[in-house]
Amino acid sequence: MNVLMIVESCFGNTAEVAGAIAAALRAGGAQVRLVQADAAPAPAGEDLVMIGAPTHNMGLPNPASRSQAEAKGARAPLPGVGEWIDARPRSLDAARVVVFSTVTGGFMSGSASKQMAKRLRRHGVQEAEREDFRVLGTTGPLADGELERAGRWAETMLAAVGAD
Ligand SMILES: Cc1cc2nc3c(=O)[nH]c(=O)nc-3n(C[C@H](O)[C@H](O)[C@H](O)COP(=O)(O)O)c2cc1C
Repeated sequence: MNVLMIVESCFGNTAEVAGAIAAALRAGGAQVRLVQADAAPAPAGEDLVMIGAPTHNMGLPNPASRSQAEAKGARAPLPGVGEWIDARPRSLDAARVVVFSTVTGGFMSGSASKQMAKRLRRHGVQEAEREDFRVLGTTGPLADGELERAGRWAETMLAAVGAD
């Protein structure tokens, strides 16, 4: 199985989740290309495309929210995953697409993965799955057990693609 994983991360937490997912996929025999959103290529025939982002203001990062993150010490390179989705490579149609995000959680936290799914559907792409992982505050860290949960989630993906 070949996987393209595109991640945007301001404080490193979503990147950590992406790393755990990639490690579990590789342990299961997958070839994984993990790239930052600002260097993301178009899909090139991969079986699975995974897109990850932090939740900002209940949805996807945008230029204003990235500036807010930078004011708190983050590195927020452009473009991010929202811009990548809006550019919508045609080759995305052929892949199974899975989205994930990090959230602080709680009442009205919103979710970047939910907004990514909506945006993909607007572009005619239906996501196969989406998931959120909890951080304990704006800069992190991830809540206990989330990296392990990310690894277990990745294992279900190996099974799903294998079964297709
Ligand atoms: C500008 C800004 C707005 C945010 N808004 C939300 C929000 O609406 N809901 C939420 O759950 N987390 C929110 N957060 C916290 C992010 O979820 C958290 O910073 C992110 O998950 C950390 O991931 P990263 O290290 O990959 O950037 C916000 C963070 C920033 C910087």
